[in-house]
Amino acid sequence: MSYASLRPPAEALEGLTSDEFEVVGFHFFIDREHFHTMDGNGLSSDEVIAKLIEMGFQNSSVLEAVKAAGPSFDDALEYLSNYSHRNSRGASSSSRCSTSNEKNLGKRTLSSLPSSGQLRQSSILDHFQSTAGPKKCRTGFLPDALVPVEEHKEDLSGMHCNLETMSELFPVDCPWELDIASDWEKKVVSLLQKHFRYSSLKNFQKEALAAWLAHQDCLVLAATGSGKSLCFQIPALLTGKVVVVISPLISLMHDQCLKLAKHGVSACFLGSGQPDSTVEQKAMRGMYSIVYVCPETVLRLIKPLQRLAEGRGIALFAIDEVHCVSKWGHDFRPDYRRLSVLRENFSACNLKFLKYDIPLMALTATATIRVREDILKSLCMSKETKIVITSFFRPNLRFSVKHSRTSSPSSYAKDFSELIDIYVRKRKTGEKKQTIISEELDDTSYGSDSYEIEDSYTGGDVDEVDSMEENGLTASKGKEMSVEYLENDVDVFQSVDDWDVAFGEFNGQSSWEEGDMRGLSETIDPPSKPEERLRLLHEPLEQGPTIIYVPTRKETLRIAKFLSGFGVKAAAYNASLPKSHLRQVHKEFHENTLEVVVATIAFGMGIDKSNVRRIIHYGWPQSLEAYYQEAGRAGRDGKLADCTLYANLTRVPSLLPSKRSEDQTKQAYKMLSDCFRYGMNTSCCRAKILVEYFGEDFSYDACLLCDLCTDGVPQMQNLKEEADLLVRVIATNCGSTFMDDSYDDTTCTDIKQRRSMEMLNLRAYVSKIRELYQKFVTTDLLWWRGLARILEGKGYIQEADDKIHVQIKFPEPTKLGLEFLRSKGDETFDVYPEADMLLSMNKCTSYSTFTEWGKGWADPEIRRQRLERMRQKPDGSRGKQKQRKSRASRKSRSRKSNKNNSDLRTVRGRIEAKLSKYK
Ligand SMILES: Nc1ncnc2c1ncn2[C@@H]1O[C@H](COP(=O)(O)OP(=O)(O)OP(=O)(O)O)[C@@H](O)[C@H]1O
Ligand SMILES: [Mg+2]
Repeated sequence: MSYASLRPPAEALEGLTSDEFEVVGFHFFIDREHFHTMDGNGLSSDEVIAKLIEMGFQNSSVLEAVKAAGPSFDDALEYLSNYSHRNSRGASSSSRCSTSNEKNLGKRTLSSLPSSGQLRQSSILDHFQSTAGPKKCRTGFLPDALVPVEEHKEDLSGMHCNLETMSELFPVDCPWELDIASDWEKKVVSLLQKHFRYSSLKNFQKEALAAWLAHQDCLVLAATGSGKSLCFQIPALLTGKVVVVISPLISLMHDQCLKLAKHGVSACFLGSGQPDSTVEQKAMRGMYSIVYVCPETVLRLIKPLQRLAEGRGIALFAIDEVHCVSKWGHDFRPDYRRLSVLRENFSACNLKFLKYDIPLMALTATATIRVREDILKSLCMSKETKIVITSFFRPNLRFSVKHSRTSSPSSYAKDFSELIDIYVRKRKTGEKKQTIISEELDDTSYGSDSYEIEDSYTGGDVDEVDSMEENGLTASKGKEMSVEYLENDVDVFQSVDDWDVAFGEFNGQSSWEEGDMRGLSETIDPPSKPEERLRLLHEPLEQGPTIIYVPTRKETLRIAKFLSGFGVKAAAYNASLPKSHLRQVHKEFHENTLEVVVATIAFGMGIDKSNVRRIIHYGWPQSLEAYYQEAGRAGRDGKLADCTLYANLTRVPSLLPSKRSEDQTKQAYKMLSDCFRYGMNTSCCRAKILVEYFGEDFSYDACLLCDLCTDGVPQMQNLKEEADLLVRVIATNCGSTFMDDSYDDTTCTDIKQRRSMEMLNLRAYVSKIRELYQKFVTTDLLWWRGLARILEGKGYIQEADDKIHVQIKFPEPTKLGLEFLRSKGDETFDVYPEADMLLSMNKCTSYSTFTEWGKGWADPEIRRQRLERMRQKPDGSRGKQKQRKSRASRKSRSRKSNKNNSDLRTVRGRIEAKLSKYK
């Protein structure tokens, strides 16, 4: 039995090229070779199911066939074939009956359609069907019809599917709007149930569709995982026209095409990542209902797309992840800005055959108010653009922030011990060993904070790669996977080619997630009521994979190796790794074979796997947008999931290297600064900060789940004396003019000029305070840094430098600050100490005057003053004596540091020995 016997009859294919021939009956393009290799190849039942669905069989029939005939491809096909023959007569007559009963095809009811066992009607057959009579086409709603191929053979004879005849085949003035406007919701629900097994549309999806039906442009702002894709997929199903989706990542396009194919919707993606060069021509002929393109490609295809609009018709241009348009957002992509050409080239005034402008639908989960404005402007969206906003709140996500050095095996051991326990315990029944692992990992008190990994640790890469391969996790070998192979590089989201290279060779070898098979049952409504969220507090996390996001490529490998060393099924993922490896990771992740993916941002946007239980950010993200976007991969099934940020709270984060203009650099610093403040916050619900960042009024008091909601806020402290002192020292240094009543922050330009001459950094002010006030001599810069941020937040000081700094660096007083200084009385200054202040308070460091003296030399201003003082001393000999002493003490410090290094080496040896015990 060959699959060829299930193809449409030869007459039906007359006039088609061989490529077109392939498309008929197959929603997702599969080539011949692919089929040959499948025969008797021992595919898993999931793969057999996926292949049969790709061939065009109904989900339910395929499942039944596999159940009845077993997981053999040939047997299942045989079964389906018999089934098809058994049912085709009945189906066909039922279909005919419905056609004759209804005035036109558009009125065909779902229940009257043949259901299972047959090849679904492909997109090209939709067209053929539509040519059965011009009236039928005019009333649209065709792609939903399930009509056996045989039915159409008379319609097809003599047909030549080429661009010239397209406009005749698909008259563009189809009044489908009239037909579907009346009861479109009902029709959508039946489409939803049939294709996606969802029971209803969500409110925001309805709003977006209503806007599209009214030919309006629409900006959809909805939380990650809320179901934005459906807003642009439904129009294709509803009208039979093509929907063009602009998407930034090939991996994302590819994932969506596979999903659509499984749901019986023909789709393709174009761009340099598309391995089959004929797909583009076919797409431009209208052979796919949904065409995914990257912005670069759509700009190149304007003319063919205009022809497509005239032929089959374009229902909608959807611009997914539209925040990429704005340089005020994260992931800015210059080519997204050029998408404004869509409005001009697909408007009714430029294309005479159009009655209305082809609507634009822009969608994102992470756009601040500024970014939204920029999107509307940059894309030249109409003034009547409908803005559909849902809450950005993800009530089932549990956010927390933890302090970690995040840079060495000692921190890995401390931070990932729980994760290792969870996954290893799950697999091995020997509880005893797991307990030992936890204990050993917890025993990191000796792990020096300043312990630095040396290259030699990762030197034995081949061995380590082997250990990963033993776990079946690595597709690459030897040098390719070694840490040295990679620079300590970051994945910067800039060019689509990075991603194309990484994903271009996916050939649609899909596998099904269990959730897909079970449809709705996998997804639950997230807990919106407070009492439901409170109940979650006592529930353990369900099983599911983890994604660890790290800033550098090198770190993906280090951590993946570390985890797999303990038996966790972990893999690294970054754009520079071999394609085969990335494909493997994607596949295993979706098949639930992998437990942990350690990734850069390359594994971010659009990853739609329902049961991701933990998102760990290991190191500062570059913006809250990126953070929320990546955290949004968790808990898409509506169940409880953890989003933990491990960051070094004692260090101010820096920007990762990337090509940026001056403006972009400023914006990047601003975004990083917001992210830093999110980590430092100790007093406000984390979910509230996140959603308010996107301009939403958080309607709940608190999320009830985040670390601050559950652990509580620190005790408030009255820091009046310290605040007063810091503002005073700053104001005094900045000059008497600042103390003048008439001083205005913004208008005094001469003062601003003077300011730059007098600018001292925060460190210098803290040194001054320590030098001048015995009481504060042992205080820590870390603590003052926190206070300076609080004062800045209250508007008492501001940044004097033109540059934007992540943490206020060159403070100067504001008018409000000066009023604060002048205020007398017993007013208190009650504040919650921020994370760095708490860390500093918990640290029992005593600051010797010598240390302070040494630190002071690092500050140019203090150095200048001290040298000045020394020069003024009558007897230079004491100065020389001091210099000699200081040289001696430097030597002794260097000896000490050598000793510390050797201690560290011993420590590392001990850690390695411990780790090796469990490999
Ligand atoms: N009407 C619906 N009813 C039930 N589930 C739905 C509905 N619409 C979408 N979903 C579910 O939502 C999941 C996420 O959808 P989708 O990938 O479109 O999210 P998204 O909003 O685009 O997220 P992201 O911003 O992360 O890309 C889908 O896998 C699907 O299971
Ligand atoms: Mg999406």
